[in-house]
Amino acid sequence: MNSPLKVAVLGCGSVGSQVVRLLGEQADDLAARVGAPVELVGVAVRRLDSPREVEVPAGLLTTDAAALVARDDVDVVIEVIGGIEPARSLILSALEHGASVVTANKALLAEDGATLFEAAEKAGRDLYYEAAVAGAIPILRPLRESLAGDKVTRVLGIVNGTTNFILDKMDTSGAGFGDALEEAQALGYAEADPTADVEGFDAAAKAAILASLAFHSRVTANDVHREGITEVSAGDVRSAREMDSVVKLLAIAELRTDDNGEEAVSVRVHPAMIPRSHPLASVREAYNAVFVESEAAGQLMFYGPGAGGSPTASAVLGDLVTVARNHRQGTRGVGESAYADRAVLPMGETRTRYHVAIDVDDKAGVLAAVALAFAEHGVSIQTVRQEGRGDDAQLVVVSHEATDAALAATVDHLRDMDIVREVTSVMRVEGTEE
Ligand SMILES: NC(=O)C1=CN([C@@H]2O[C@H](COP(=O)(O)OP(=O)(O)OC[C@H]3O[C@@H](n4cnc5c(N)ncnc54)[C@H](OP(=O)(O)O)[C@@H]3O)[C@@H](O)[C@H]2O)C=CC1
Ligand SMILES: N[C@@H](CC=O)C(=O)O
Repeated sequence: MNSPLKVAVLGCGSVGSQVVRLLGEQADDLAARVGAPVELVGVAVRRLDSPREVEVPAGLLTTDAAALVARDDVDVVIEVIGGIEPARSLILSALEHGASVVTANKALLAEDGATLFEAAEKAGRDLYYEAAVAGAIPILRPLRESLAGDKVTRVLGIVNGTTNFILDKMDTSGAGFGDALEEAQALGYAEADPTADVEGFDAAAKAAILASLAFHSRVTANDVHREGITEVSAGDVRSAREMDSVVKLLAIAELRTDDNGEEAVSVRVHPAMIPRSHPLASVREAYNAVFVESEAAGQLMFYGPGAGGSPTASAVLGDLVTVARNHRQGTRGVGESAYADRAVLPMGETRTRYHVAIDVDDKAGVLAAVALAFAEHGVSIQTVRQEGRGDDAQLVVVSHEATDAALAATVDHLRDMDIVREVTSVMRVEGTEE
């Protein structure tokens, strides 16, 4: 047998604990696949006395992550701490000291991936990160490798398990936002700071990574239009149900043409109503699904567990085996594409349909006045219905496709109208226009 491949794990929380467990339980299989035993040589944590879901072999726990990654004998470092620092410095140090790196850290990759990729290139080492997007679902490797000969035009999906879990509970069991979030946290789906999930930062980071690989462009988290689910009310979920739809937090990345006829990229994350007949509507709990549309292949769908320690550890170990094989053979895997210089389109130019709920005075001519306001901004109405009477009168409008800028102007206009008491909900609508 070849000499052992030495692995250090940074972080032993939801994901790290499952990585450590699987490294122990699957040691024989991993050795057979890699062609050498995989030896865990250290596990860095913040506090030695934090409760753990796994028993870490004696003597391996340390709070000195910097010393662990600087060891000359470590071949692969698995970073599952999360966040920007110290994760970035630790990864850079690991590469400088000759280790390859596997990480699940989408926040860091989407903020400063370029620095990490350049460091890996300079060091001649691998940097793999399949677990950073959509948990266990193999999606980054298909984009980077399998579809490298095709032209991807659109990526659309549910890429955050926590928010999908919350929206699903609100829809199916009428659970409140707070209770559903607590359950998602207890199940290990949420980020250390769940604001990252519910405000859409996590999905935006994943959207940036997907867009970068799909369009061979450099897209960062800052380029992504982001809206989370904190503004989604029980009323919105009910409204969606009445339209035989559900509310989902979607990540959408598109290759478009700008005003100068140049290819440009549009990337956004926001809640949207989708018809129950749409395949994404049946994505329940913390599952994720990603549609990829490309010129030659057509439409592909990737589906599976999008969060949680064990599913994510599966993706981490998949990368570990690849990196370990490369290491043994003295080669590197596929690096990042040469980047095309594509502009990122502003959200105002994005075209979608909208669902708008408006509390109005219940008097003659209201409907015509509201319809006129939409028309003045070039937003054409697909359906409109009145709900309630008297003080409860509400108009529910679904528009045809319009630009975000036109819709924003329409909503401002509505808010200025005397007959409008309140615009209670504005939500995008995705899926087939009927
Ligand atoms: N949870 C999930 O479903 C998924 C998570 N990810 C990503 O995986 C990564 C880890 O997530 P998750 O396991 O949920 O996070 P947790 O918060 O559960 O675990 C973080 C771990 O990092 C350790 N840690 C924190 N700061 C330091 C530090 N300065 N030095 C050393 N160790 C430190 C903590 O130590 P201690 O235990 O002592 O507190 C803990 O063990 C993140 O990048 C996340 O985005 C990706 C896909 C899915
Ligand atoms: N917090 C994330 C974890 C996986 O990436 C999520 O809920 O999807």
